Amino acid sequence: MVLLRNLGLSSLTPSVLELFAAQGILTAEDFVAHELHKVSAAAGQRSESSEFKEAVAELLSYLENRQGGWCNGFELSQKEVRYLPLGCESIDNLLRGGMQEGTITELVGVSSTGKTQMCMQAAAHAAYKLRCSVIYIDTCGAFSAQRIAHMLGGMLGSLVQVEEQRDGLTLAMKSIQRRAYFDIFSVLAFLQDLHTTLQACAEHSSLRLLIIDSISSVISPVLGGNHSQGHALMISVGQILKKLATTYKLAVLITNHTVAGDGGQPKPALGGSWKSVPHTRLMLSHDSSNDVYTISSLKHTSLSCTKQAAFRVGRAGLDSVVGARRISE
Ligand SMILES: Nc1ncnc2c1ncn2[C@@H]1O[C@H](COP(=O)(O)OP(=O)(O)OP(=O)(O)O)[C@@H](O)[C@H]1O
Repeated sequence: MVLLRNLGLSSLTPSVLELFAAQGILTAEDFVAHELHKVSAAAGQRSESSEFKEAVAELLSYLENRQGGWCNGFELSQKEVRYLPLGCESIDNLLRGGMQEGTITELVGVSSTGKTQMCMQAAAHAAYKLRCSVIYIDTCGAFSAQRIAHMLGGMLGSLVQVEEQRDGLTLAMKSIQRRAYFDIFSVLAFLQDLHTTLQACAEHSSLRLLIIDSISSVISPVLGGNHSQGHALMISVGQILKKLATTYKLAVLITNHTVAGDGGQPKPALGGSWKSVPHTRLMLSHDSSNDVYTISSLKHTSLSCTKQAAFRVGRAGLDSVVGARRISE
């Protein structure tokens, strides 16, 4: 709860604050919850009405800057939704085009279900096919430049000239910036620095994809036990990731491990507080009998939870498995 008088806005003079208080508005939350036309009508009958209007305008612009802008339904419907494909047909079809820019996509799965392979595939495809920059935060040492090079090799195969292939590979590899951080403090500090950097030069930045593999490796160790600040740190990471995604229209891809849920079934780790952070949650599994990986939606704004896609992990990246079993359309 932020008291209006503590916001430090010049237009919130004692008489204006008194006017707000008379309407039961003491905090920024009270202001947002009240119907503006009723408050303005009440203020219009007072001598300070012009002072009051100025305060309302300043307050609205303050809140807009802090909250990322107000949007009505019409404006929202006009906004173009952009997707960042992963370059694996079955997964891109499942996601209606790929990872949605401006949102956080979380891959959940037990060990060896293809989370890291999917992250590297997304990085290689974004860097080469979409010619954009990628930041890859590696918290468990799973990133492999050689593996990315193999994946790029598969994508470059269509280029006839050897020099063209070499230049394409070099350019794409240079567009993927890998950072290795093994604790939550370093990750948080890096994300905050990234926010500051983008604030200064977002329009010149070609960054479209931010990957963290894995987020749970750095959060889990600070939850519970002697770490009284662990929960707050987790929330801070979630907030900065959301801010980066929405403000700079980044596709944010993170991975999370699983814990045993009801009946021993795997469920996403990090608990209920983290659940609201990713906009999309995808569960991965692996069938070792036919070496097929399956991906299904646990949470998506416009996708049925019963849809699935299948793929195989090959030398040159992820290959679609066509005709995968679908529980229901
Ligand atoms: N070059 C490759 N060719 C074919 N399969 C590969 C290749 N590299 C890795 N794999 C397979 O991909 C599978 C998935 O590995 P991946 O590292 O993506 O799992 P993960 O879900 O990230 O696991 P963890 O949670 O333990 O990090 C592995 O079982 C491995 O057999």
